[in-house]
Amino acid sequence: MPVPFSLEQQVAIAAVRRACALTTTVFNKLVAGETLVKGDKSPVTVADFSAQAVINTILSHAFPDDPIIGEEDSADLRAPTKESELLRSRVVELADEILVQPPLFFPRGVDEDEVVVGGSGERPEWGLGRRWGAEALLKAIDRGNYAGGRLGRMWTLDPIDGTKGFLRGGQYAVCLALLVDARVELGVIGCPNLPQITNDSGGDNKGALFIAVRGHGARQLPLSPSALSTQVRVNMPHLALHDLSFLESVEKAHAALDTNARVAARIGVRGAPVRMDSQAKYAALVRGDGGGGVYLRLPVAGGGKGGNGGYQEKIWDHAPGSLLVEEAGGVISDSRGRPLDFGLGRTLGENFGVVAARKEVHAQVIEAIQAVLAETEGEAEGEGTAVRTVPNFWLR
Ligand SMILES: Nc1ncnc2c1ncn2[C@@H]1O[C@H](COP(=O)(O)O)[C@@H](O)[C@H]1OP(=O)(O)O
Ligand SMILES: [Mg+2]
Ligand SMILES: [Mg+2]
Ligand SMILES: [Mg+2]
Repeated sequence: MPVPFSLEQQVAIAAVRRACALTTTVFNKLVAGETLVKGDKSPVTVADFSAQAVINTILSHAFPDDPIIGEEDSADLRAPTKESELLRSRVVELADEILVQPPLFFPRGVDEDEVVVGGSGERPEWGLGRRWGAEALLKAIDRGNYAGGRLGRMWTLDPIDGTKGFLRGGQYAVCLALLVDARVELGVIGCPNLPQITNDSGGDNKGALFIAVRGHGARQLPLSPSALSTQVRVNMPHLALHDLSFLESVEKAHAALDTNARVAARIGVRGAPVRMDSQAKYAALVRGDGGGGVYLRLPVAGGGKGGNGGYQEKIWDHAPGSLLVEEAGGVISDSRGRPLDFGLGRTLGENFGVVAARKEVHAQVIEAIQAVLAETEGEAEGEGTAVRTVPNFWLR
């Protein structure tokens, strides 16, 4: 059976690989280098903008009619200040340095499932092999301004997901997905710091790329392109409840980690949680890394409906990861078991968290979440104090 979206796959892989080469360079030069003053967030800003410029340039040449929902926009690069000018020139230099590299060509073969393997098969008409300069690159960044919606074909991009992880030298991911009528059809996640082999410490093995095509499975390939980069199929392992661990955020502000612990205890999960930044969590989940069999992300308290200080999850933070989970044999939903809705615009709306796991485990986790939240609410009322975690509208 021919694999759908095969050109889109080639373009997305090439774009994510080039962006990852860029973010790795920025990390080595600016974060690990001597130039960084503690607390300085500028490297991630530079990398965010330039990675979005690279990917959007490639997408808009390969698919000029496709809108893009990207995290960043160029406003900060256009301000008439010295600081903005400096930022702009660094972004332009970095993006052009990556785009000017000639298109790579590796002979392509097909694997046993007739999936294209090996080369990235890049083409010059994707905007490669030349420099674009400031105006074109800022325009490319702003191609990411699309509002999203229920109908049509569109891409969604997080040029660096897990900015905190990037700065710590931990996990981060370059994430790209293609949506058609609000359904994720293709997802590509580049993880420059994730070992290709589970539980390996890294070294030469660092840098994994994940790709999922609806109806055609999930695959992993090395992040660095080479003629030998064959894709391997990824299937979520079956793990017994007591053998698994929850995968969760490092940042306390991003997810209610205390609630996670109560949910884990309730269903008999004994393993300590595995904490990791970014959608690398989805990659770890589908491989069963570290016993991780459940990705749980519950909004923290506060901020009214939906909690999380009013924070709404963004579609680029879950679109490719969600397809990866589904194609690797898992289930993903919000904490009430409802499907994530990618057709609401740039956010997932009031989606009440994210739960991903194998089917049997998933159902148990959803049940446990509801029970823990009901319990928490009861305690809060009993104490006569403010509700500590998420209030009862979750249970409706
Ligand atoms: N208050 C928040 N609650 C939940 N997620 C957030 C919040 N603020 C930022 N994020 C986004 O959450 C994701 C990281 O989650 P995690 O901590 O699980 O890795 C990132 O996409 C991050 O944005 P960004 O892409 O800018 O880093
Ligand atoms: Mg993100
Ligand atoms: Mg980001
Ligand atoms: Mg951000």
